[in-house]
Amino acid sequence: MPAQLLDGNALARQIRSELTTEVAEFIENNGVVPALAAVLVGGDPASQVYVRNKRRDCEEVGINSTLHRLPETTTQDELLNLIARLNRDDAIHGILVQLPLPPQIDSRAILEAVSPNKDVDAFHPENVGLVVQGQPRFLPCTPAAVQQILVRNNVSIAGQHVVVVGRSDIVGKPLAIMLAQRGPGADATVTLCHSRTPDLGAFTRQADILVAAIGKPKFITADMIRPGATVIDVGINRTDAGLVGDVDFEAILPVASRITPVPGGIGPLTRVMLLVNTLTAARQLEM
Ligand SMILES: Nc1nc(=O)c2c([nH]1)NC[C@@H]1CN(c3ccc(C(=O)N[C@@H](CCC(=O)O)C(=O)O)cc3)C=[N+]21
Ligand SMILES: [Mg+2]
Repeated sequence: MPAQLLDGNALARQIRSELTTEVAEFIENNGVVPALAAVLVGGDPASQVYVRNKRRDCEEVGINSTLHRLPETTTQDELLNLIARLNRDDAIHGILVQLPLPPQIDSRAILEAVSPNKDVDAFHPENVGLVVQGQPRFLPCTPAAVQQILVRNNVSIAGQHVVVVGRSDIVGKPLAIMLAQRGPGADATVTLCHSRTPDLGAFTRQADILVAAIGKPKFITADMIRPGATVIDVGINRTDAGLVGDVDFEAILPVASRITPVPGGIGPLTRVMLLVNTLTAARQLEM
């Protein structure tokens, strides 16, 4: 039997419909519409697509979204000024500064300038620290998407061996910490592998749940999968053949028990987590 598809589009649709109700209730109780400000510097085509989809998602659930487009030549001070204005704006609950930023801008300084209370990406050091301590204000969107696709498909996590490949600050590192945390949707035994891990396959073949977050098309091959494993593909690689994940989907399909597709897997759910965090931010700021 081929692996079961873990359908991120369907789950994203379901969670958006739950959020539509919650947002309407929030508006009724508070007389305020949750609002997300996205900041896009320069014209990276992938970022344009992402921001466009995100705005459509906001509209669907009743969240206000504003887009601040700045030229590729924007200076660090200009961007810091915009962030300071958005931090002070009581009508804005969430702020997202789309990455990557142009080279003249120090990304770290920008992420630290976003008010931690409006930091719906959970990139600010205070929010990273709270996640590590198991007291999250916001969960980082892609790691939260991975956790939710497992939980909502009744894939057991507690006591399972999760092998995460990729140690980025945005995905691999926080995900490893979240799944090793005490409590529901977690309690996993986690191995965090990366580009300097020797004999990667020896680790991945031990995984009950394998998460690929490397950023290299079809990097994870069928021989690296334990038969019956659950495979979560976080990769979004734009190739001549279209969008391709970090796993060799076709070859792994007959080996795994469950697998996420690309597109239609973790990507749309990542966007939903941004909506969840924006509503959380609005609740925390308005109550
Ligand atoms: N501050 C910041 N926060 C981010 O969360 C962030 C970012 N910067 N910079 C770029 C990356 C990338 N990212 C994606 C999210 C969803 C899809 C997504 O929805 N993908 C669709 C396909 C979309 C398409 O067709 O291009 C899918 O997988 O089905 C893709 C990429 C968020 N990122
Ligand atoms: Mg990503």
